[in-house]
Amino acid sequence: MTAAMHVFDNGAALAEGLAEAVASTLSAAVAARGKASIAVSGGSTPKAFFKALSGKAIDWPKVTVTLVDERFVAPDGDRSNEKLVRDNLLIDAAAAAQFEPLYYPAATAEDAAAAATKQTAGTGHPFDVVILGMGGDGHTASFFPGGSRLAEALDPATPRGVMTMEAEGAGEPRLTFTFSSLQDARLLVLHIEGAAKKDVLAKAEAPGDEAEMPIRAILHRAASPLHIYWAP
Ligand SMILES: O=C(O)[C@H](O)[C@@H](O)[C@H](O)[C@H](O)COP(=O)(O)O
Repeated sequence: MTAAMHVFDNGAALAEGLAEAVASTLSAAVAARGKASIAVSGGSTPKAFFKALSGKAIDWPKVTVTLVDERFVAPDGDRSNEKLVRDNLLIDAAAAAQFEPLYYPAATAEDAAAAATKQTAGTGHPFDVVILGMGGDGHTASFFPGGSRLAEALDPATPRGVMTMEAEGAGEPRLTFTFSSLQDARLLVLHIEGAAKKDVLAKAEAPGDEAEMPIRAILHRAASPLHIYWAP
């Protein structure tokens, strides 16, 4: 499926443009179904978008925010995506949103993934909004090249839910929604910035194995149209 490219002059313009599109989608979901859900990625790219979205006039108490993926670290640590979201998105008007974490203080990442799957079972199916990022190695979510359970994570037959992933480039053990959980979002977005990420995208769009660049699974076989938001 051909992706729709949304190109902006700079990161600030992209943040506002993406926040507007997401706010519109979430408000439409609340109007149609009485609730809305959004799964966001961590990393360094989304901060300005989070802050732009946090001030939007949405019926936030009816919106559930969760994460596309998480590092298996406590939510007060600097590597925590939950901390990133609490500090940059769940502020201002968006402080009234519901939040469903993926990290749970379990003995193992597997136990935390099982808890996250149970706790998020009523959210999504499909998500109203999914915001994906992409690493320089072509990973998205925690679908890393060489990942311990990559084939299972990308398998369309794998049930929706949260699973563990370990990989050389991932740092801590990861908790990630499966491909099947993310790929049919009503608004499916890939948010990347900079020339280097644009080059990575071009390589990923060329024919090649998903195992080499897992973002290819989203680019080539997501059920929903993909909206790529990019600024220099
Ligand atoms: O937990 C994470 O790190 C993210 O979910 C991950 O998938 C991220 O989107 C990419 O690594 C891009 O990260 P940057 O925005 O920092 O380049």
